[in-house]
Amino acid sequence: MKFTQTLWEENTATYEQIVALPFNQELTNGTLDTNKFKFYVNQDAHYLAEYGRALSIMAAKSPDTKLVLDFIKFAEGAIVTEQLLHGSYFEQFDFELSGSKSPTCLNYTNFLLATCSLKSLEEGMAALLPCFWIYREVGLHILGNTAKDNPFQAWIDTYSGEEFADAVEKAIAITDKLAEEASPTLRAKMKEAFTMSCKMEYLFWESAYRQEAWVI
Ligand SMILES: Cc1ncc(C[n+]2csc(CCO)c2C)c(N)n1
Repeated sequence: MKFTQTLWEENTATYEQIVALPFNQELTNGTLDTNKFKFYVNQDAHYLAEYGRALSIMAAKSPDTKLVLDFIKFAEGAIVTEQLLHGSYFEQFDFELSGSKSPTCLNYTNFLLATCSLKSLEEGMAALLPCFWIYREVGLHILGNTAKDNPFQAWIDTYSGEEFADAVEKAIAITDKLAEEASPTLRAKMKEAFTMSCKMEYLFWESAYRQEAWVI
């Protein structure tokens, strides 16, 4: 069995809990409170900027130019493509990027930046993978169950589309290749990083639903 298949199977319970979250249920049937969606988009814009930085660190650390290019393209995707999507929401729902990161957004982005900077390339890749993989699965799940005239259709189309699926496959393939050449100890660390990011993905949606604020 492929290493990434094991990663996914060990975290399916988290994925299932993500799909079952009220945020995603209401995104699917189009009833999500627009203030909750705006909160999410705003935090996600903060998230993407840091995610792009984390990918750029991975590019700089990559041992060969092919991998450098792969990470540069991912970083471009995170910054350019995803910000286009957010830009369209700022327009559709008439709001602007504002405020600072929520506690959960800060926690997740710092985890990614610290892992990609201070740990191995393998652990960095494993930490970055749930972002791709979970979004594809959630996107496809929502597409299969969505209501007609859903106001969040652009979001659904982005993450259930073919272009995105190709990027996800590439990220999975890179992870498997790195795992093949890694020691059992390093593979165990990759699993730990993947599991942590899966949990952070859950918390990101959960915290958007309750529009998480700083208690102090
Ligand atoms: C919290 C959060 N997690 C994952 C994604 C999805 N995503 C963000 S960047 C990127 C890679 C290149 O496009 C992907 C798949 C998101 N938007 N927000």
